[in-house]
Amino acid sequence: MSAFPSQALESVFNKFPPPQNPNFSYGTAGFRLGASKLDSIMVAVASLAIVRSLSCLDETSTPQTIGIMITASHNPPQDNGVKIVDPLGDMLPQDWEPLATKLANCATFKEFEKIIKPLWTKYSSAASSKPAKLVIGRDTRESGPRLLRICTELFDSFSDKLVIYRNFEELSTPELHYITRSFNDVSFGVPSESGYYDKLSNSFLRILKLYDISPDVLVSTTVDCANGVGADKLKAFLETSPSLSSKFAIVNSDTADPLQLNVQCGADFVKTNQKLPNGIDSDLASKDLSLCASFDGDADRLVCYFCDKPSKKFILLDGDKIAILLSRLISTLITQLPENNLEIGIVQTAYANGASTSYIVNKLKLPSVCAKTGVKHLHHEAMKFDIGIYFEANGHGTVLFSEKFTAELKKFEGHSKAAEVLLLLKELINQTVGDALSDLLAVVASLAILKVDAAEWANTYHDLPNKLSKVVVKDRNLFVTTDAERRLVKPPIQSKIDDFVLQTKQGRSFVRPSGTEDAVRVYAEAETEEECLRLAEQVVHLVENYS
Ligand SMILES: CC(=O)N[C@H]1[C@@H](OP(=O)(O)O)O[C@H](CO)[C@@H](O)[C@@H]1O
Ligand SMILES: [Mg+2]
Repeated sequence: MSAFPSQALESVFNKFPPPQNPNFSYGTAGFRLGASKLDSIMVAVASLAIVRSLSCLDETSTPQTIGIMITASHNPPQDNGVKIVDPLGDMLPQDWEPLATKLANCATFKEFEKIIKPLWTKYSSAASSKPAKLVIGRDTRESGPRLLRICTELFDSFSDKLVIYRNFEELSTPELHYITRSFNDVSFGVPSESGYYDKLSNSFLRILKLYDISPDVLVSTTVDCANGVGADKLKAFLETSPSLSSKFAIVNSDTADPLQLNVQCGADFVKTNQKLPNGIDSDLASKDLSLCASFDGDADRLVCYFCDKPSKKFILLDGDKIAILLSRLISTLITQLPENNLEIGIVQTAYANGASTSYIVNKLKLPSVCAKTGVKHLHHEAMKFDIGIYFEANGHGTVLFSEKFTAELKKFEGHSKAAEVLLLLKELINQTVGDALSDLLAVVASLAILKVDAAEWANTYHDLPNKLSKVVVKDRNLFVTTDAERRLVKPPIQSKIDDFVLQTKQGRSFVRPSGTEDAVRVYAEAETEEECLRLAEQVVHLVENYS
């Protein structure tokens, strides 16, 4: 058995020492904070990723490939973050998160070794000392290359072949998830960026062909890429799919200036401020037969929007609207199958607009589940359905198709167009994680197939006025929630919130601690703008008085 590489690890650990009293936490999005504080965390994450790979053996007892993604998504340019991706492209299991936190909080190598060595030795022995396998990528942030090099320096420091890794440098988050899975599951795709682009464009163009839709008649889409990695990747995708290039115009694609990332643009800016990003004016946004879209900084979120022509009013098509559009297409296709007993379900969070949930339950008559915030929670719930559609209101989501779905539909292949399209949707829509590019293509295809334009899509239902506020408190851990984060257990202010809600027409409000920022979030919605603002103010006040 190969020995635990104590010396090599110790020397890299000491080169990037943790702060005096580290207090990091592997949260909803892995570790995410100011980039200058991440060096020691990279050592902890890279080491844990090795152990995770050694612990995930395939049927030949060979370690499976684990992903490491360096990104802070929609956060400001000076932040960065890192997360571990499991063999099937899903997130690190929750029961491993405390281990990541513990490792990151070791102040000395002695403490670090005490935790990592027994695990490394145990799993390495089960893997008959075969090397761990890793893939690594980063977004366009200035700190990305430096943080990535800390990982590769660690891997390269082992004299034995303890780790085999592939460094992809710049990737979008969904690409990294796709590539990780493809290394472990050849049927999923070719583990490269070109494999990813081919999978998307082939499935998209084949769907259009089944309906005799020429790419020329698709809605013309202007895509705000947040000056992030999505810009480079969308350009590369369009280069490999020339028949689509005239239908997508890219704005906010300045990745050369890292300080522009997410500034006045991107999915989070558009959703939070409910207004157009830099680079798209209301004339452009109100052009006939067109649509606007925004990716976030690592291209795993999508929101769409346009401006109403006469009034120039901004109209947002957020994650809720995307979920409903895709559900409409999928439900329609399911009803066209000769027979089936497939269960479709939609998973949202408490942030979903109440009008969208009513539409799902009352009009689409589909089961609706409310999960805790954070895609890992939604993903988990969506897996319980044969077709699980999940989206956070902020545009992060996807559609998961189960093995039962594939088995059932294969029966109809060759004699049911609907079955063929559904199977192609499984190829088009990223099965590992939310994916702005793949979701955008699915949206554009849905609009063409359903013969719906952006205005008609927006009119499916009307959002209740809503407001999301952030309250900075002394200790957000004092706020404890239950019922998928819709009710507070502590501090004792829930009954007061209930009273305010009861006094508000169609009122709804909840308070939860953020998993990614040192703050508490307050959400409020109501029948009118005025009532919504009043409810938000009342609840924010309550929270402020308790902190
Ligand atoms: C209200 C909101 O948008 N919350 C976001 C935000 O989580 P918080 O736990 O609310 O900070 O970041 C998460 C990671 O990107 C994302 O999954 C989630 O939807
Ligand atoms: Mg993101």
